Amino acid sequence: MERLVIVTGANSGIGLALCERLLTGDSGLRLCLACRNLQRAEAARSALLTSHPSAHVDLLQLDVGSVKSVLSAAHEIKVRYSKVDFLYLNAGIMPNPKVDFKAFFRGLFSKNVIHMFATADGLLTQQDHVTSDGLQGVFATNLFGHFLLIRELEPLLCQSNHTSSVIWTSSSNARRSAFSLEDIQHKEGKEPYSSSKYASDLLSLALNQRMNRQGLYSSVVCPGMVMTNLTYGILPPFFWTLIMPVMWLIRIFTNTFTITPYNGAEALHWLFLQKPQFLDPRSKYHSLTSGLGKNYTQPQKMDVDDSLSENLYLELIKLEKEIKKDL
Ligand SMILES: NC(=O)C1=CN([C@@H]2O[C@H](COP(=O)(O)OP(=O)(O)OC[C@H]3O[C@@H](n4cnc5c(N)ncnc54)[C@H](OP(=O)(O)O)[C@@H]3O)[C@@H](O)[C@H]2O)C=CC1
Ligand SMILES: CC(C)=CCC[C@@H](C)[C@H]1CC[C@H]2C3=C(CC[C@]12C)[C@@]1(C)CCC(=O)[C@@H](C)[C@@H]1CC3
Repeated sequence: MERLVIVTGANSGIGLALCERLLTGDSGLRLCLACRNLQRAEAARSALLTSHPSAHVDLLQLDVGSVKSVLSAAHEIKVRYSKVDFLYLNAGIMPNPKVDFKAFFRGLFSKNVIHMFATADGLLTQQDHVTSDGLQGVFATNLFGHFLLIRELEPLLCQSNHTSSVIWTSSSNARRSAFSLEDIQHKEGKEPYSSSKYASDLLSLALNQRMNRQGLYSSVVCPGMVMTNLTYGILPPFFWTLIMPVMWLIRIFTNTFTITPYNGAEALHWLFLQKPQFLDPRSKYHSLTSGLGKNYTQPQKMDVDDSLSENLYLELIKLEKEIKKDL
């Protein structure tokens, strides 16, 4: 039977590269590109059909940062399809990023230089915004919209004699110290991206604890440092052009510089090929590329614990109730 794969944020970067790779590897699947901008989604679909003319590629309008849009997209999915096999929660933003160059140069001459290039720990801050639902934008987009989507799609994800996978595009920039249970939306701090990605790691664990019995499995991925619209937004384009040779050089020292969206999608694609029951719910699956350009996937234990993840889940349920009451 045809397998249904939904990818959020599928019109560019890692999401689009994943779609290409999925279609190349498996002609018997149906892809659903869930994107906020239908024009960009149509362009992505055309590109995919150019390389895979007989592929089944559907479009769905979904702005994960808007509660109304998530609810109506979930309704549309339930009308169109009878089950969901893979749900890639990939859409993400890092608005108004600022690089702390002082910290960068300090890091450059310290023993933590590789770690700094792999995670950008302490290098990046962002200025967040508030959505029309009254939520912090990064939290709403990177985490809460996706959480709501899973909740709404439970009947299609959890079916008897069927396993489904939800796969979060997290990041090695996820950091426990950027997250607080008292401020899950990160209203107070300046690292909403780190916080939202750490929250997705926690939520994935909670989903596994609660939903595995019903056939739903959740995994988290870090695509590495990939040149996409997101990274091009961090520094001016001319800077990236200038330092591109340096980026390839850095790859010799750290396999986390995957650089191309194709390489970045490695772990997302690898997970598609695995039996979800055999995956480790406490590991993040990293896309890695060696100095010679060889792609591979490696699990790394996450800094997560059961009680924090369960408490986050309960906070999200509480917020879901509040938000739905006001609709
Ligand atoms: N690039 C990197 O180095 C890394 C990226 N990641 C993560 O990878 C994921 C993909 O990002 P990447 O490919 O790099 O960057 P891109 O900006 O190319 O892709 C992001 C995708 O998310 C979509 N998107 C953003 N906001 C929304 C929204 N509200 N509703 C629906 N779709 C939305 C974008 O759509 P639109 O085109 O309309 O803006 C776009 O399709 C993100 O979650 C990011 O955090 C993680 C680690 C490293
Ligand atoms: C390469 C040179 C000479 C300078 C660039 C410095 C930074 C702009 C760069 C260093 C590490 C990078 C990085 C990311 C963005 C750009 C850097 C901070 C990410 C934060 C992008 C998004 C992610 O989720 C992370 C996994 C990336 C980690 C590394």
